[in-house]
Amino acid sequence: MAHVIGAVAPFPRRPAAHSRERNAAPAPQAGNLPSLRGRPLAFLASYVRRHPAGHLTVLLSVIVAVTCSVSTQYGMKHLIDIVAAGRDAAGTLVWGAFAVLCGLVAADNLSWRVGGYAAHRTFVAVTGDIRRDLFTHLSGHSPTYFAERLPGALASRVSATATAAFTLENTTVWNVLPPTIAVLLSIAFIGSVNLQLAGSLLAIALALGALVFSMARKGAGRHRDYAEKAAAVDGELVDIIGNFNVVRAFGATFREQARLGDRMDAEMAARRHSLYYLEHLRLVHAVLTALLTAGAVGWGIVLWQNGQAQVGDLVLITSLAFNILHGSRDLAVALVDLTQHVARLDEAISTLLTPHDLEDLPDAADLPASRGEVTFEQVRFAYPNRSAVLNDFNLAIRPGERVGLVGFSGAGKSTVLSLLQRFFDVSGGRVSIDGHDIRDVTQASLRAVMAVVPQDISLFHRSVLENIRYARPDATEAEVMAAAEMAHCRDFIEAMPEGFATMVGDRGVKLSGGQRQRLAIARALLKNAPILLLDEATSALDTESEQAIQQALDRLMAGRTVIAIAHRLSTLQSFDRIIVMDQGRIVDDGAPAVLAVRPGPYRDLLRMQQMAPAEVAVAA
Ligand SMILES: Nc1ncnc2c1ncn2[C@@H]1O[C@H](COP(=O)(O)OP(=O)(O)OP(=O)(O)O)[C@@H](O)[C@H]1O
Repeated sequence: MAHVIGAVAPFPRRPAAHSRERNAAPAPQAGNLPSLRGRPLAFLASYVRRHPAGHLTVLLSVIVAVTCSVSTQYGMKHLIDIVAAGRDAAGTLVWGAFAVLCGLVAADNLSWRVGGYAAHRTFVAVTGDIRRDLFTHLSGHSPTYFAERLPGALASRVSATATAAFTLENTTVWNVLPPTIAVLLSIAFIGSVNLQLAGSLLAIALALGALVFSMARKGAGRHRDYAEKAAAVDGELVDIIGNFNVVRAFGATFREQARLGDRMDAEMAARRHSLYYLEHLRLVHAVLTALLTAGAVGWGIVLWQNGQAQVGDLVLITSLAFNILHGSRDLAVALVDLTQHVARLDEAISTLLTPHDLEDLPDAADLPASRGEVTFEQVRFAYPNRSAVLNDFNLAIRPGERVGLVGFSGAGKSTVLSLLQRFFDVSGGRVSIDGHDIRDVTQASLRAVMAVVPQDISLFHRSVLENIRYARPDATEAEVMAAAEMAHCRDFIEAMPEGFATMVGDRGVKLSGGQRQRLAIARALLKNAPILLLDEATSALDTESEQAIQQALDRLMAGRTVIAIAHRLSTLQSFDRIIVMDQGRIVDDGAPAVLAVRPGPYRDLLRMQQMAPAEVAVAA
């Protein structure tokens, strides 16, 4: 076992763990995300600015492509005018006009492709940035934030934000910009024939745009409502799938189908409302643009009849009028789609970008290598919208002391551990480690001095090796094996089909409760932190493995400050001190052997567990 102890070295611990975490801290760009909450376009613009060259290339390519495309019609008019002048007059000019036309067609097609490649590269990079930043921001939220929201709904909003941004960029570049430029250029070319006609068309097109835009804005509420309902359905789905065992155990499959069916009906109704509104908008626009085009062509014919326009001019006006009709119809469709995606983006970021409850102070320093002294002074704490859990709570734990926290359910034991890890901020008093208020140090350095073996062991759907190594990603395989051996899990791991490479299933479902707990102990061993928090660490173990685990825990606890919550008092017999809590207060405090024989809450608890005080005293 010597190599084992050597592999999981006692103090001083390596500072690498929290410096690594610090490296993974929010990127500077992600830092100001909450200020963009409720401003979807500013949010998107901040990502556009991160890739200026890519976006500029796309923009220029589209402008060149559309200009060439519209100019093709002018080139056509030019060719017709030359041809119409007769063979003699045209001479070699006709080939010049032909060359210009071919050049325009080639430039038009080539520019689209350049824009296409640049857009794929740039827009995909934006979606990556968005997902990364949102995840970074999400990971800084407090447990309260997650307690109030469904994980599936959050995950779906991260994807929805990236998808909405991707669609917005694509729609803008391929569906908004080209028709806008085409309409404006078409009007400009018509201006070369008749300024009055061009001016009227411009005024009508602008009025039309304003009308469509204001109508589109009015529909934003419907699109947002749909986005909210879609995220809620995703959240419910993940919640139900994650709890399928419970659903089956309670024969609730039909109930859940009906419940989800209701939510989906509501979502579909919201989606229909959102889409119908878009269709109304398109209808209004279609009627108006048809009238506009007919008016422009009619005007062209009148000009030709009056001898104010040539045949080529009439061809130009007619083809440009259709350009305007199609262009502004495409523009309207794209604009109304845009409003839908902007609403989705807005909904998603307003949930995800709420400011963090718990931020490091700007001048927060790293907690120095800890001796493991823990102090709660006059601590007051209440969960949001709940009455106080702790009131003037005082507790001083010396470095290396082993303290057992016991008491009835709901007494506040887990809350004490949560406050020490700064999952919540105290509302009064202070919690300190080695005299440092934990609010003054970085959260990464604070969590680096603690190893936790929780009651509900969370494992990732990854291999056993990766799950144990999670505590210290730079640990060698030998160190992981050694920790596994110390936690008495090597035998069962090696008996599994793929040994340490075995996947543990969603949240570790392929393992027994005791096996999960032993893996968590191995993880804590590997972390090798000076403060150890045990929350019912032996609750799921059978009697046989309990002995072995007790030995492993004893090794794990050696030289560390330990705070352990336990319902079975027998597991705390070797501890230095027992704290009995009741309704957020300490009602008994002392060595187990002393408390066991002294009349008081601890002895009462012992009796309730039918354990003779003498037995405890002897064991201690
Ligand atoms: N996230 C939370 N939000 C709101 N209230 C909470 C939350 N967590 C715990 N509580 C409440 O705080 C009180 C103390 O809970 P806590 O989990 O600290 O007790 P405990 O002594 O650890 O109980 P147990 O032994 O059953 O785990 C309880 O009334 C509980 O309902």
